[in-house]
Amino acid sequence: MLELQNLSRSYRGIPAIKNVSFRVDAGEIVGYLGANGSGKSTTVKIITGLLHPNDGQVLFEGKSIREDLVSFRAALGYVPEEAYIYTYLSGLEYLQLTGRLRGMPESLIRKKATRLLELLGLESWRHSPIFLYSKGMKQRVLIAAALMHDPRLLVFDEPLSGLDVVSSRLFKDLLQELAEQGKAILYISHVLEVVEQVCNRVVVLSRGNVLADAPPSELTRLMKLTTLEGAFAQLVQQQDTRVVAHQLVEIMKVDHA
Ligand SMILES: Nc1ncnc2c1ncn2[C@@H]1O[C@H](COP(=O)(O)OP(=O)(O)OP(=O)(O)O)[C@@H](O)[C@H]1O
Repeated sequence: MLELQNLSRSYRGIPAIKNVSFRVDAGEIVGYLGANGSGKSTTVKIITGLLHPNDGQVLFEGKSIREDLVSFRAALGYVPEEAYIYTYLSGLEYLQLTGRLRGMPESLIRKKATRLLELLGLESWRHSPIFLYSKGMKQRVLIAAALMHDPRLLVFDEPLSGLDVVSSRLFKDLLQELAEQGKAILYISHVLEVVEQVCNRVVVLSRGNVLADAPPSELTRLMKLTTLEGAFAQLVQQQDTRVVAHQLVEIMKVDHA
């Protein structure tokens, strides 16, 4: 369904991603992992059409997304990492605006928006301005907004940030249900335990290069490790965090001995 072909992008001559290729098929949940600054957001901006690649292309159902960005966006549901949301609107108004921008009929907008807010536990807040919402509540509004138009492809960028235990569990179940309905899902997250539980495949990015593209269980098996977190740390050669933590505390104590 979604296919990234040899995407490269530099900022002022410095490469952010290099030859990134992978696909997300219908019914699949693909995790996109990488350390801070490895190029995940750059890739997502290219997929959502916000940024042009210097090289390569993004295909959706076999066609370049650039050929018809409007139809592609109609098939895309995107939950951004940061909630750049119109906070003076209420949750209901925000969903209504989203539905109108998607060209949905008013009666359907009202019905879907009300029900989605109810199911996400925001019913009693639906008329309150979003600036009164907590981080997790804003996140739930963004998730509802991404579902309004029944997209075929969903891109979730760190969707668990701010969600409490119950909402996180609901979200994991939602991902599975969406995949069962044949949606293609790209899931960007640093929460590797969840990625390991929900993703069919993970693509690991390091300094702009794809290092691995495999099911989590295969990665851990091949690397003779028990968790995805261990495999990830070894793949991207992360520093020994215990040593660094010790050094941080040592430097903190200087002059206070
Ligand atoms: N607008 C920009 N101008 C210059 N450099 C940029 C810009 N955006 C990103 N970069 C650089 O490109 C590289 C990849 O950044 P990107 O934001 O894609 O990484 P990321 O994997 O999403 O990181 P994080 O996990 O911290 O969100 C980094 O070195 C970053 O400094």
